[in-house]
Amino acid sequence: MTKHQHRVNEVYHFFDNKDTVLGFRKLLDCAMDTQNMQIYKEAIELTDWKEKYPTYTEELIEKSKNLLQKIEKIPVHEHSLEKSVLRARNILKSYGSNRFSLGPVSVEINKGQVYGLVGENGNGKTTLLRILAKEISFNEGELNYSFNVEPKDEYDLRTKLVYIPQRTEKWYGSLKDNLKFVLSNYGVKPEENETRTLMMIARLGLWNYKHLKWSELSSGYKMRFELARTLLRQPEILLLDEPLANLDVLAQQVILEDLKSIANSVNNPIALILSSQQLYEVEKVSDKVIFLKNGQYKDNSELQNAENSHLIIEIDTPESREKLLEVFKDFNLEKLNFNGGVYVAYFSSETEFYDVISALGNARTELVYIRNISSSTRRFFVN
Ligand SMILES: Nc1ncnc2c1ncn2[C@@H]1O[C@H](COP(=O)(O)OP(=O)(O)OP(=O)(O)O)[C@@H](O)[C@H]1O
Repeated sequence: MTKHQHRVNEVYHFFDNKDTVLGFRKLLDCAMDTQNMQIYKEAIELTDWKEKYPTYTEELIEKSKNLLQKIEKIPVHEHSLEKSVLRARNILKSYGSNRFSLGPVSVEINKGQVYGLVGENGNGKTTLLRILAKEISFNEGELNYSFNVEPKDEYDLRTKLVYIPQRTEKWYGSLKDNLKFVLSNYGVKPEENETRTLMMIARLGLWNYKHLKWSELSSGYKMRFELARTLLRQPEILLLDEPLANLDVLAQQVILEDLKSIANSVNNPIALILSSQQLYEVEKVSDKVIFLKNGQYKDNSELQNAENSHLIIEIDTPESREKLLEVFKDFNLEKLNFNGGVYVAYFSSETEFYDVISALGNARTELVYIRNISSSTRRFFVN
């Protein structure tokens, strides 16, 4: 089965289960993969209809499946994902009087992959992203890219390698006009420009905001606009600095799911690295999680090593340490740390998470939250 067919089947599955919210966004992804302007127009029309009649679920499912039948007949060129598009080896960077130094950092990423970059404030995330984006220099190491076609000049490079900072600049006029301006700079003809722009607006959930100005958009929608503007240029590497900042939890999950899906495009996959403070949300969509502490690099691949096979559990409870120690007395508990707010319990590797949960339940322990963080980068934060 081709990847296109696979993505199409996934969308059928969503609609068969009446799960239209994520299903519709994935339908638009499949539509975009066709690069077929007729399909784009139908997808745009359907988006407009959906926004006008938000409660007509049955009709939406039927119309979406009809469109999907047309989409699946269109052959989609599958981009090879084998080669890495960015390779950084032993990058070292220090600022001026050596107050802060980053590295050595080695990273390699292929198109279609998503990497999360996490760490506390001031640990070098922005610095690393800007180095990878060629926005700032580094002192030692090697940085190589292999784009589809070697960039002709700086402008061309900036199309393929895009960094979106945390705070973006103000723009004037309507959201839609600004997006159309991007494509007109690339010489796209007016009719195609309108279609591609509206398709991107639909895909990024900006349909009801397309006539608004910068000052009328919330920060979450400003970020969506920046993404739309960038994606119209079809980048190969996308580096996002804190795209989840200022978003509520639901909006964070939605944008991450969108980013993952967009990065996984069949004919135009993107290598995506995003920094964030939202560790758990980012972990869910990331192929690799990079953790920076005082500029030092770690990633979650080392959590799979045998010597790291402890069971580590984060527990938020109003109960006392004594009560927890009593509950865990028959387990091989190595240590129980209190991090101000939550406990972190370290058990030997043969302990099972479900047994610990049962013991807590049997002792009628009041629990606010419990999470197995054994293979989460969260371990690096709590250690
Ligand atoms: N241009 C600069 N000159 C000197 N020091 C800098 C410069 N930019 C950043 N730093 C220092 O480098 C360190 C890392 O900063 P950086 O912005 O990369 O961290 P970060 O992890 O992105 O932080 P945050 O999450 O707060 O954005 C900080 O100590 C910062 O003060």
